[in-house]
Amino acid sequence: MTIPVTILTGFLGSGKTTLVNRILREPMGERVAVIENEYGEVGVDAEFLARSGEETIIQLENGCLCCTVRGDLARALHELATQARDQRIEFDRVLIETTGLADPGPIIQTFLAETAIESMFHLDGIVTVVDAVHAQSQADRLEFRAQVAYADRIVVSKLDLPQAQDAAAIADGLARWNPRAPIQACNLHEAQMSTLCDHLFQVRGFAADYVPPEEIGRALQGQVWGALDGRWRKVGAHHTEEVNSCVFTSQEALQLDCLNEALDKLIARYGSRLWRCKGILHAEGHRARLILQGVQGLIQIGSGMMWRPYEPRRTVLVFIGQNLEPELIQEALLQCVAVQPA
Ligand SMILES: Nc1nc2c(ncn2[C@@H]2O[C@H](COP(=O)(O)OP(=O)(O)OP(=O)(O)O)[C@@H](O)[C@H]2O)c(=O)[nH]1
Repeated sequence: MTIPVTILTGFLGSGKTTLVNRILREPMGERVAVIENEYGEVGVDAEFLARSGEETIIQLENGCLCCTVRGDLARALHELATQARDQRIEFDRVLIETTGLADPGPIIQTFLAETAIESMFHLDGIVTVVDAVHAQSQADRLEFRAQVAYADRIVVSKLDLPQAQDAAAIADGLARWNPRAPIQACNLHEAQMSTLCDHLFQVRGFAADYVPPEEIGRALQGQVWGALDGRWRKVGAHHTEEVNSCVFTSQEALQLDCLNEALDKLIARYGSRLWRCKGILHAEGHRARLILQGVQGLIQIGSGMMWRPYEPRRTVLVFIGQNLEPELIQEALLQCVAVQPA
């Protein structure tokens, strides 16, 4: 059994530390180890392991997780695992708090690419905290959009403050960059922890065997996406030049070889601009759904649950990134729709 890891991201001052402190104080039955990455503060040796009461906190040296200290992250996780194996510490989950300017992409890649990590930990989900007061002004920043785009779950903080924007308007705005992540808006100082933890944990955002199709379905049926009547949707009204997202859907089976080739070409074309792709595949010759998980240049296709007899088989793929070309992606994937016998 591997240990779940949650990556906590969010713009400067959004409320990440407030949330971590609440989780540590009211852990809801899970013992949580925290890896902190404070940029610009006095660095603490990466090997240093501080314990305070029941908590396990590792601070990574000065530097941003997404660029300079990725190796340290792997080492910190390894250190945690070793100490757990030697029964020096006990924990059920690891929470990694990134700096407010971190791009979650490379951090997620560290997980997916490092086999040493994979044998001990699995990525449960990316949680992004968004500040209800400053979301609008921060939305110009690429870091903010990337943090929103990668999220499996979003927490909107500071809803109690008089300057906070309306929760529905914030949700509408965030859907530009992420149509799939469920959102919970609250006052982080007072939110009920059981509700919050239900929202944040056991996300299975990167599970190879299961992606709840309802999750994507809900996004598709929401305001932004309209009805599921076509194969392809771009977030029309909210489209921005820089960060965009789009969804490909098909009732007909796709040919897997063709799809692999198409994805290779898309990766070659967009590289690290293709931040996240995720979805379920109805593939020719497969009786189970396939699950596609991608972060930047890494894409994995794994086996999912069997299609139930009454369940309409379909492909739903979400792509999120910078300056993607929806028509081109659509065209590439449409080529992979298996030809029906006459
Ligand atoms: N009223 C109110 N204040 C909040 C809420 N969430 C966070 N704050 C306050 O916002 C300020 C920043 O919160 P932090 O938790 O330090 O934010 P952070 O994301 O860790 O900040 P950085 O480490 O700089 O990126 C603190 O003064 C918190 O008390 C909330 O829901 N309501």
